[in-house]
Amino acid sequence: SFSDSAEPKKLQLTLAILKPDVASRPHIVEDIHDIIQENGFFFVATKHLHLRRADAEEFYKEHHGKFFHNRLVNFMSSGHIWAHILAREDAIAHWRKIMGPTKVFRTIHSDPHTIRGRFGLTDTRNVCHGSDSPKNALKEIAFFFPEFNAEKWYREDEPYYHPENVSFCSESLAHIPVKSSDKKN
Ligand SMILES: Nc1ccn([C@@H]2O[C@H](COP(=O)(O)OP(=O)(O)OP(=O)(O)O)[C@@H](O)[C@H]2O)c(=O)n1
Ligand SMILES: Nc1ncnc2c1ncn2[C@@H]1O[C@H](COP(=O)(O)OP(=O)(O)O)[C@@H](O)[C@H]1O
Ligand SMILES: [Mg+2]
Repeated sequence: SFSDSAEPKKLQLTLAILKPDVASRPHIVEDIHDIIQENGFFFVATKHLHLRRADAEEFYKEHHGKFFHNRLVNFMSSGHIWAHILAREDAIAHWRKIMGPTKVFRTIHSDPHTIRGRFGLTDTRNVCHGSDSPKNALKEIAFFFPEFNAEKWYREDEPYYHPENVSFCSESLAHIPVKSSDKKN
């Protein structure tokens, strides 16, 4: 049964962002959302938002002092973005793998079929973000989705996320699991 909470946890959560360079191009956003689904990710939650400059500073504070920091936070607060909580086995590594390496001017040669290789503009305007560790994933999810309770999600929702047991809501861009209590016998 899907509701057997004694099952080992299979899904990992990660925070994905579609940055302002692609968020302003709806057909590319659609392509990337399709790539995400084709790669077996579930959309757990989605937001379309515009970061204030101070929020972008906070989000990228680990890069404070680097030569690209100023252009990075200017860019990240220059327009709307998409933030997604994604779930999958090995979600963190797999999302970073299909994004491709950070530096677009190299990636267009080394990994041209990755998301950054296909759609990236420059090393800063490189399409997307992905958490780089489980600890940062939880931190970044909390940054964009303070109302999301990961512990509760693992307890109450994760066991229901099976391909045959979710429906995709294109309005909210989220996979909705069907719980047995919702099912009519
Ligand atoms: N001190 C610097 C400045 C720049 N670069 C590199 O130089 C390249 C081009 O930088 P730049 O021309 O500033 O990029 P832009 O075309 O302005 O695009 P963006 O601001 O989106 O990065 C990038 O690979 C960047 O990583 C670098 O290695 N060291
Ligand atoms: N050398 C660089 N030149 C310009 N922008 C950069 C450079 N390195 C990183 N950035 C920007 O800063 C973001 C954060 O950098 P980093 O965390 O190192 O990469 P990633 O996004 O792949 O985890 C990158 O996605 C990119 O937008
Ligand atoms: Mg990073």
